[in-house]
Amino acid sequence: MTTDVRPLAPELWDLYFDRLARAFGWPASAPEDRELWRQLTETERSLTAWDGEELIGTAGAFSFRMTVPGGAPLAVSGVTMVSVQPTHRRRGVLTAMMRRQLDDFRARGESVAILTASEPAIYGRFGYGVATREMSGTVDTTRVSFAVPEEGRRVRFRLGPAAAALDACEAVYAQVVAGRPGMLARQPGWERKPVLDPPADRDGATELLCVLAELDGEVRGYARYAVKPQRGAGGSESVVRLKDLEALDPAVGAALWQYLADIDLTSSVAFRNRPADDPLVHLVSDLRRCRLGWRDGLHLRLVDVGAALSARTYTCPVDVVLAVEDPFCPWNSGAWRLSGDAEGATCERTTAPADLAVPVRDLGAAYLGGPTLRAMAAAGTVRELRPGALREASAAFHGDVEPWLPHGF
Ligand SMILES: CC(=O)SCCNC(=O)CCNC(=O)[C@H](O)C(C)(C)COP(=O)(O)OP(=O)(O)OC[C@H]1O[C@@H](n2cnc3c(N)ncnc32)[C@H](O)[C@@H]1OP(=O)(O)O
Repeated sequence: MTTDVRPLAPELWDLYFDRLARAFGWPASAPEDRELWRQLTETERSLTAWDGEELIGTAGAFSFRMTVPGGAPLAVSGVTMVSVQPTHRRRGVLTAMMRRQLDDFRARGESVAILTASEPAIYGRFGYGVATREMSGTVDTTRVSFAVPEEGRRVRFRLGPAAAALDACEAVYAQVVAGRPGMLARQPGWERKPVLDPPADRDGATELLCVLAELDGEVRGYARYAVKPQRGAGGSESVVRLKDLEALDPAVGAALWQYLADIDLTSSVAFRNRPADDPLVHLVSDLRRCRLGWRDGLHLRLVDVGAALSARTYTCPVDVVLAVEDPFCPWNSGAWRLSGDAEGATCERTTAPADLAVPVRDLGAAYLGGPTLRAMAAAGTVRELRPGALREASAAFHGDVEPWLPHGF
């Protein structure tokens, strides 16, 4: 079979979205959901794959700006809406679309591509590494208390529908983005995604609520949540489903957790995506009753190794030659000399002997300062070629803030 990959014609958007939904096995989308995706789609960056007259594959990309360690927000490609029809799977259609996408990203001068995966096993072969983790958990709030600092007792709360508090939340969010690698500056329209709350998707829970946390009259944090009644549990076992929580001060964050734990007639707070270094783990009286788990978050690929590694800073001085292995994007393969520190960096081609051999996938995983090169060396994928180079590079790449993205796309 020959696969014809071409850009999405704008008038075919409904077909594109219907084929995507069918490949994912989604039930019919709520109209507001569909409209939002229509508006967010960057048609000129969306690809379609065809078998003759039949649309058999979809793959989109968003133009995001992502926080990277120490650097200015970086223009990145956000890969999305990837699907192949069940009739045409395992014949290389995805591979053809990935090939075209990465060539396009390179031509656009975007040095990094990111995605959140439906299944983590799909994207490693295309050079994506797992750069962030998402922490999930269910806190037994009948047994767990929170250590709220004194200042947190001055926090005042205001509660209402999430959509009504959007502007206040966005003002807080905008201040949080720069402090954590992996976060995306909000593009127009994206602020509506976290408050999209079609009744059909509530699964028996309340509407999405937002509690604003004010300190000295100023909104300094928020939590968006719904309450899911537990049927037949005597009326006091409902679950607080936390969607997101952001705070500009430690005391405000702690006060928000305590607020969630104290909601009457509920006995737990459940969340699916918090950073792995969430202060929660230091606030709770009993970590074992939080039932924490982790999963892969952002998958990241270096499209242009030299430009990407020059665009971030490094925790300590580093001067190493990396032998990059990248069979899918061979323009990255070969030796690169990375010199940098906390002020900036350069990464250029070199003929010098290599200090470390690194698959591009591992370089992507380490890029935001989360997983360490040392851990990957322990797994045997990164190889030290000059004694001492691993310690130097691993310490330089690693950051003191866990990279994280609070939402999918
Ligand atoms: C960013 C996002 O949008 S993530 C969303 C991804 N989409 C989905 O999960 C929707 C449902 N699934 C699908 O649409 C398809 O099965 C896809 C897109 C995952 C794969 O498409 P295909 O055209 O079948 O992939 P293709 O034939 O190019 O396979 C390439 C390789 O990936 C492997 N692969 C494909 N899908 C998977 C998977 N789900 N898990 C593990 N490996 C996979 C194939 O076995 C193949 O390996 P090989 O080269 O060693 O033989």
